[in-house]
Amino acid sequence: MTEPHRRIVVLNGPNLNLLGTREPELYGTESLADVEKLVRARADEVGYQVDFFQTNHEGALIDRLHDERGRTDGVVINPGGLTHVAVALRDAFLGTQTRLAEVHVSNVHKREPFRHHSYFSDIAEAVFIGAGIHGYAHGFDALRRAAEKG
Ligand SMILES: O=C1C[C@@](O)(C(=O)O)C[C@@H](O)[C@@H]1O
Repeated sequence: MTEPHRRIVVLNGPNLNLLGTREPELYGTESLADVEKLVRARADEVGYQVDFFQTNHEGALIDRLHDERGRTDGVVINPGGLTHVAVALRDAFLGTQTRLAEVHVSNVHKREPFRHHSYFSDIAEAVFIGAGIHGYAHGFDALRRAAEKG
């Protein structure tokens, strides 16, 4: 069994910097700072390091995955609207062999049909949809458990 790095990265894609003020009827009123607080508290409990990054640019997410190659137990990602279109970001997960947990704050399956397909779900360790910001903590735990199983 390979030893876990005890480090997980949380990535957020386009428009998630607006979480808390953006369409609150869909996404609630909790912000990305609340996400960070929630996941950091969980990481502290179990003795893991966690790092956060948000960008509105697909290429910046791809660059970050390349930089993280071999340095993390996995990536919790909410790709935002990239979920439904981003072949290159999917390829970056496959190319760097990075384990991922996919998160959506809203229940995308209750929404427009174009949100029902994800380029990430079939390559994810776990998918958390419609659980609000708690999905990020669940994603963290799913990756941690997977890392500790080896
Ligand atoms: O930006 C987002 C946020 C989202 O990923 C969510 O967290 O529910 C759902 C996506 O369809 C949307 O484009």
